[in-house]
Amino acid sequence: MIPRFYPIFDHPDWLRRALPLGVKFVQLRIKDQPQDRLREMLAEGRDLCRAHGAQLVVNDHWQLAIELGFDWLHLGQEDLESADLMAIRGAGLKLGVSTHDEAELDRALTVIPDYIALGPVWPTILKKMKWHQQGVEKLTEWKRLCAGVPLVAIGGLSVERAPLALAAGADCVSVVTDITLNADPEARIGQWLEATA
Ligand SMILES: Cc1ncc(COP(=O)(O)OP(=O)(O)O)c(N)n1
Ligand SMILES: Cc1ncsc1CCOP(=O)(O)O
Ligand SMILES: [Mg+2]
Repeated sequence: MIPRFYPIFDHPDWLRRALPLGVKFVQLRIKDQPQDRLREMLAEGRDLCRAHGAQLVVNDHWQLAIELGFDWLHLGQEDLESADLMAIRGAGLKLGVSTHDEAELDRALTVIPDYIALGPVWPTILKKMKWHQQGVEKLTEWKRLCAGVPLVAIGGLSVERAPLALAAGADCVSVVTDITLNADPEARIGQWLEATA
């Protein structure tokens, strides 16, 4: 089973702030960086997480996840098109997969994922998506359809909404802007840890 709190950050500097507070499962979601810089940032994140006994999930960059000896990778449906699943599994990586509808869920289940993410549960301001909001009830349906695979709720999550998502069936709640845009991210992370303890 994965921890119930799963923040996502775009820079290892965020890990320096979050890990000492007790975050144990975290994603680096880095877009638009040259390959060399990306490698450096991921390696830095890997070392920070190791030092704190936390698990770091690499978003998208499966070749670097293999090269840098990571344990966890997250792929979306489009990422799955080009990823080499044999190489990923051969390297011992655990894999989380995004889903938005039943066809995507069926496809995700065929790769025997280590978690399934459903989103956006609530509207998100992080990125433009063709799904506006899934609604919390869909987590209950997904939990049943996931047949034992841990379910991650993502999209528009906040400290206040996290208990609703967990009560509806999510095993884990994932979040970006409720923390990164907060005036006091450290205090907000503390509230998240309390809400998901
Ligand atoms: C936990 C989690 N859930 C969903 C996503 C989104 O992945 P994807 O659909 O590939 O979109 P990008 O994040 O790559 O823009 C995620 N990263 N993490
Ligand atoms: C990456 C991603 N995938 C589905 S929703 C989402 C964004 C989550 O960000 P926020 O927690 O700020 O809504
Ligand atoms: Mg992706």
